[in-house]
Amino acid sequence: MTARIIDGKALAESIRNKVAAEAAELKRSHGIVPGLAAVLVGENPASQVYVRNKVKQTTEAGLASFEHVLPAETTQDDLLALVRQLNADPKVHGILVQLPLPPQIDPDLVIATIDPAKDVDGFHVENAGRLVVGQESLVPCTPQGSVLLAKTVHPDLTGLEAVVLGRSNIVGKPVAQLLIAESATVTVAHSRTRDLEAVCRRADILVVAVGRPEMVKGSWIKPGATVIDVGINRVPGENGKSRLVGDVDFKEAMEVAGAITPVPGGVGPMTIACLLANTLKAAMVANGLTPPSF
Ligand SMILES: Nc1nc2c(c(=O)[nH]1)N[C@@H](CN(C=O)c1ccc(C(=O)N[C@@H](CCC(=O)O)C(=O)O)cc1)CN2
Ligand SMILES: [Mg+2]
Repeated sequence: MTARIIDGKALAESIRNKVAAEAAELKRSHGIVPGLAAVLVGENPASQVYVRNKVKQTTEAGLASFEHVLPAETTQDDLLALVRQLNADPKVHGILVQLPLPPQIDPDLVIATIDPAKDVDGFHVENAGRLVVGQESLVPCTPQGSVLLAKTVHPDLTGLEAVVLGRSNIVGKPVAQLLIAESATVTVAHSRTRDLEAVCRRADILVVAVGRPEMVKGSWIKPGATVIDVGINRVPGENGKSRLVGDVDFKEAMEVAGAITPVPGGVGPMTIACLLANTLKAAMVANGLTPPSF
């Protein structure tokens, strides 16, 4: 068997196109331009690339972009002051502070300071709590993208066995909540899970977010399963160059799975597309309008 490759780039592009069309209509009908503030502290090269891509895709979708680049030695107080300023700015509907942050800054405190209505990363405890109890919220982008990709294979997830490998606050836990909301039967597995391979082999939908290059082997996958690989790991490649791999051994998984997301080109592009969708949603909700679903 050779798995179908789930095209995250294509789905991300269609979401961005829908955001752009909805934003154009919002501007025409109400004169509102959704605004996204992106805050980068320090010079982490990967973070610089992600923020650059966020700014580019924000403007390409016709949204307003406000970029704030701060030096690595920025104090926590100065960053919190900027967040409060953005909270108060009516042109800013969404705020994201790129992670990771330098060690002198407590990310939990920064996230807690963002107005939950502008928390387009969906990391604030108010949004996390709303997701758990099934109330309307801003949903974290990578989890949202992961579930949208799974739904391209299984439009109805009702009753399917889903295993989420990884229990982080920003991916594993919210993915599990979204899958529960879709009526899947969800198991959250992690490094302490007994007989991890056998647990993974139960899954019709296997979502892997552990941050360990190619940890999940073909033998861990149920034949025909849908595999969503959230990992993005840079490993040494040929000729001294590096290459990106996921948390799943793609070559082995291709032989067993029914469908799989590639790395790159799977979940990654969905993260920024869902960020734009959340910014549109935040702007519409702030103005008493009903946002579209994606
Ligand atoms: N405030 C946030 N910080 C971080 C988040 C986040 O959602 N909010 N997620 C990651 C980084 N990230 C977005 O910020 C992100 C990661 C990867 C991609 C992506 O498109 N990846 C490509 C490959 C890119 C490459 O060549 O390196 C892919 O998978 O195809 C987009 C966004 C941590 N921080
Ligand atoms: Mg873990």
